[in-house]
Amino acid sequence: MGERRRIGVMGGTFDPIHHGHLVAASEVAASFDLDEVIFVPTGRPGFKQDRYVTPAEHRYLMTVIATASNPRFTVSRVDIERPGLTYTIDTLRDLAAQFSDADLFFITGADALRQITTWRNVDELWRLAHFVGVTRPGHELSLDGLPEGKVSLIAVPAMAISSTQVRQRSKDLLPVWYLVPDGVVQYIGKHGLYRGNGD
Ligand SMILES: Nc1ncnc2c1ncn2[C@@H]1O[C@H](COP(=O)(O)OP(=O)(O)OP(=O)(O)O)[C@@H](O)[C@H]1O
Ligand SMILES: O=C(O)c1ccc[n+]([C@@H]2O[C@H](COP(=O)([O-])O)[C@@H](O)[C@H]2O)c1
Repeated sequence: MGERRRIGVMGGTFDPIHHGHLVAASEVAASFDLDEVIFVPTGRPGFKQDRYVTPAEHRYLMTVIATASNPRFTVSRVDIERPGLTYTIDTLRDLAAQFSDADLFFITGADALRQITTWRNVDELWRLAHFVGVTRPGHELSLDGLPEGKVSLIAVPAMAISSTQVRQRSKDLLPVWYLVPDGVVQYIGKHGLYRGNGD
């Protein structure tokens, strides 16, 4: 039997994807010797029901555009094609079935990691993947309250970028060049995203 593949999974709303996401994925891929990183845009995130979220097809296509030039980056539609709200337990069950020859590494920023013990079926999550928490400006990265051996922490170059900031800048007609990949700037302009809806 050959060696098991090592696959990173980066889940996110990606509304829109920005260089903070891409640097985090690239750094974890290098540190953990990953063969591939799969970006998984959420369908309808159950935990962001308080705000307008751009339709999944736009978020998916921006993620494809942003990752297209990296041969190790791919994008999965599992979350956007599953009906109902998106939970990581379903993402990991689907990917574990699809990639039964691989070990999965789920990548999260420090802010998401701090919430993880509140996620649905958290005990099963630890069995399906190893978790990798990455530094994010303005958020403390800590293993407090997390089970031993299930989570690793790594420092990545600080990118003080959020999707919220990109949406707000677009709405305010400020440039978003260099915060997101060029193709994503053009996609936002072409489809008139973030001109006034939601935050
Ligand atoms: N600048 C960043 N540095 C490191 N990790 C990040 C960064 N931005 C987002 N992440 C991580 O990427 C994942 C997906 O994040 P998400 O798509 O919600 O982006 P966001 O910028 O936090 O969005 P929003 O501002 O809309 O909440 C999460 O695990 C998050 O912690
Ligand atoms: O499964 C859950 O209960 C859960 C709750 C909050 C967030 N998540 C996942 O965390 C990832 C980042 O979410 P977000 O809100 O930072 O875009 C994304 O893959 C979500 O599906 C998952």
